[in-house]
Amino acid sequence: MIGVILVALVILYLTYELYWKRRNLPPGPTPLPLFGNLLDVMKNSPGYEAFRKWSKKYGPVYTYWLGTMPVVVVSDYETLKETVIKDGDKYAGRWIFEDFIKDTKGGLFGLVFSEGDLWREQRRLTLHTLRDFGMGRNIMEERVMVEVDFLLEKMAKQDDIRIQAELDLAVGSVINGILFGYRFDEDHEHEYRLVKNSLRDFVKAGSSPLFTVACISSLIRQIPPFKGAYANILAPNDVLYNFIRKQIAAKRKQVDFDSETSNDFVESYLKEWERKKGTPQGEFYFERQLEALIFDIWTAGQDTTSNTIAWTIAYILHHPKVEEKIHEELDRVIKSDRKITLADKNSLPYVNAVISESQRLTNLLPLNVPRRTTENVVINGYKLPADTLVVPQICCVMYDEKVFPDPYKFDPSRFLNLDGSLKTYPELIPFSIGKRSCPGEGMAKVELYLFIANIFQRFKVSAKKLPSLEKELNNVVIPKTFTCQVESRHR
Ligand code: HEM
Repeated sequence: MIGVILVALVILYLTYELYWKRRNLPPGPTPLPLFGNLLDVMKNSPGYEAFRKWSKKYGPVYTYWLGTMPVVVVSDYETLKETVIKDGDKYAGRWIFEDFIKDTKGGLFGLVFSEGDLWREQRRLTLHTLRDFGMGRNIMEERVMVEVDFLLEKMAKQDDIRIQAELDLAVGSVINGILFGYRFDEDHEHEYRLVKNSLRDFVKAGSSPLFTVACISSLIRQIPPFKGAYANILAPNDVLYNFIRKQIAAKRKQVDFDSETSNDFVESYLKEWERKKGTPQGEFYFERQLEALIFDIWTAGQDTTSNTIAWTIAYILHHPKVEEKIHEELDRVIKSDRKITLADKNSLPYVNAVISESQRLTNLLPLNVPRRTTENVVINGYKLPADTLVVPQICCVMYDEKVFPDPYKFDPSRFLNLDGSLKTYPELIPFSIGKRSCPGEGMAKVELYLFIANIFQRFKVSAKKLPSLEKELNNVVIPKTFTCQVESRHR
């Protein structure tokens, strides 16, 4: 009797797992209990090939399981255009591990994981503030150039440069300057180490599949090893929030609310908060929201940008001919040893092509952040209800061999027209597309261009040992540590 009941239970369980829970979703790979398809992604680290293999098997739209959560993957540009671009608002919700966001942010606050009117208002303010830093007196360019200068001086003095550590510090200083108005100089470097180490631990803990599974259920979270995986992220989170709270408190004491201009993001935010008091949007301005917003800008802006610059240098080191061509263009167009500025950007198509190709090949987020449908939608004939998770799988678009033949090859000439001008592709979407695309795109592009152009304007860069190009599965792909050497090009 017990045997019959057991067999019936197994049949029931398998029917549920293999058929019932998947019956209304686009077909896709069979998920394992608890882990879904995460192990397949890990086996194909950093994940691109798992998604590309499934796209070939199931077409551009299919379902994969992030632990026990189904996510509908959209993996080609045409379908993304018809969905997240054309019907942007319907795809503007966010996938949320609600307990985790509440445990770390105090509520569904910030920008990355907030939704609805709060998200709309805070995103508007963020875009507006970051854009204003680029207008008139170009504060964004000024801040980046200060860090470019410090970096170049440091590089000139070292024999073996651990370039990633230097880039991390430079990019961290740009963000801190934009947010709080000061850079990590010698007096503040200890703060940077604290933030950077906590960020590293936070990202490492967040990249573990055990953590993903732990987020899904409060019950599972009580059981080792899921319990430990979840706890690992809370300590660095606290350190980061303590740093942010201290900065906001200090800023609050200095703000001149009568002055029209603001020197940094927090000052701008505090003034907007004052202006919005008593208006319907006023409810979206509060302390925990400001803290969470700063946290999101810090965490989303640091590793993304510094690692993209590091990958670009790594690819160039592997392709000395590319470096020669960069130097040839800089010598022909700039004709001197002066610093490169944003005003030169349109005159340097080859430098721009190298950056575009590096962003494409770096393909920084093998698993993009899923969105939530806010209404019923139809994707390629599949009717999906509101609250379905959908991910624009940008890594498949940027490795689509129909658009970018031989997609794993580093070839900046793809981004050049026959007349040598810069060629653009709508499929180059490292910052994603639609309503949830990256609000830091403008800032990141200024950094990528000014750091890369000025490093190669000043130096010939080489490496005694070429960097490894192996990528590990992480929130973003990070190159293994490498060192390089530089030689001044101008005496
Ligand atoms: C090379 C650098 C960067 C890359 C490749 C990048 C890429 C991305 C991607 C792919 C997303 C997810 C979009 C989606 O939902 O489909 C995103 C979101 C986001 N990024 Fe970036 N990013 C970069 C730099 C930055 C910087 C410098 C900042 C800070 C100013 C930033 C802030 C954010 C925020 C706040 C979000 C969440 C937006 C929302 O949910 O509304 N990112 N980024």
